[in-house]
Amino acid sequence: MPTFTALTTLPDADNARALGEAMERMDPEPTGVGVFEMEDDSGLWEVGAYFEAAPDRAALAVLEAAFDTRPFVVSELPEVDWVAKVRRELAPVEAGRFWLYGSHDADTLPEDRVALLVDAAMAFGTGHHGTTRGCLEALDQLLAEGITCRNVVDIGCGTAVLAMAAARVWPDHPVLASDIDAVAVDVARANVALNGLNGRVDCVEAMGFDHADIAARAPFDLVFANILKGPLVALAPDVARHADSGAFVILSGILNPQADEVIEVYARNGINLVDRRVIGDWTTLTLRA
Ligand SMILES: C[S@@+](CC[C@H](N)C(=O)[O-])C[C@H]1O[C@@H](n2cnc3c(N)ncnc32)[C@H](O)[C@@H]1O
Repeated sequence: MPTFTALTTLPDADNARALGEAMERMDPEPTGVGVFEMEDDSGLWEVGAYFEAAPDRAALAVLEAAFDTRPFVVSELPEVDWVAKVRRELAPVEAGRFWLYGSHDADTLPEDRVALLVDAAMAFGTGHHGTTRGCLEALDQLLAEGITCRNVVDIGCGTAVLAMAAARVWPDHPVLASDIDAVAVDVARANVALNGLNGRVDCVEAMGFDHADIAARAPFDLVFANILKGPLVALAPDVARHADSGAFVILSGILNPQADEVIEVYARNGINLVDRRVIGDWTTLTLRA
C-alpha cells in the first residue's frame, strides 16, 4: 500500500509527461505515477507519484533541477482501510419497493421493503448508480401492474442485484445471472448465498447469451441487461432469440442521448418500447418482445 506521495506542477504538458516517465525510473520505484491536467483552469499539469517508503529527497531535487519544476511536496498519507471506509459511508438505496443495504446497516431494515444485502466489492451494482436504480424501478413498475415473470435472466449481473431482486419477488421461479467478468461472477455467487438465495439464482460466466445453461433455459419472459449502449446494440438479435413472445426486456447503461438509437435497434428486432425512465445522465428502457 502506498503511504507517501510526491507532487509537483509544471506549465508544459510534454515536460510533465517526461517528468512522469523519469519518476517511474526512480530508485526505489514508485508504486504508481500520475500526470494530470489540473481542473482549476490554471493550465498547469500535476505530476505525482506514490511510494511505499519516504522518497529520496536528493533524487527529487535532481528531477526538480532537470525539469525546472516547483519543489516537490512530499506527504505521508494516513493509513486508511478504504474498503471499510466506503462501506461505512454508503447509505442504503431505495428503489421502488427495494431497499439495498450494506452489512453496516443490517440493524435498521425497514419492514415494508424488499431488502437485499449488497456490500461494496469488486463488482458493479450496489444500487447507488442510476442505471441499477432505473432497472429496479422498472421491475417495481412491472410488479405494480401485477405482472409475474417465471423465467428471468440477468445479463451483466455484476453483484447480481437485479437477479436477486427478481428472485425475492417471484420466489417460486428460477433466475439465471451471467457476467463476462469472472470476479463479478464470484461476487454474485457470494451475494446470492448471503441473501439466502442459493438454489434460486444461478450465476454463470458468459459473454452475452453465450453459455449452454442460458440456451438450455431460454426462452425467458424477463431479460435484464444493464451494460453499455454498444454491447446492448450488439446483443439485440440475441435478446430477441432468447426472449419469449410477450417477454419484458429491461435495458440500462444507456446515456440519455443514446436511448433513441437503442430503441430503434430493438424495434427492428421485434422488441418495442413500453416505458422509459431517466435518472441523472442515464436512461432505463422497459421493452416488450
Ligand atoms: C453496469 S454493470 C451492471 C451490474 C448490475 N446488473 C446492475 O444493474 O447494477 C455491467 C456488468 O455487465 C458486465 N458485462 C459487460 N459486457 C457484458 C457482456 N457482453 N456480457 C455479459 N456481461 C457483460 C460487466 O462485467 C459488469 O459487471
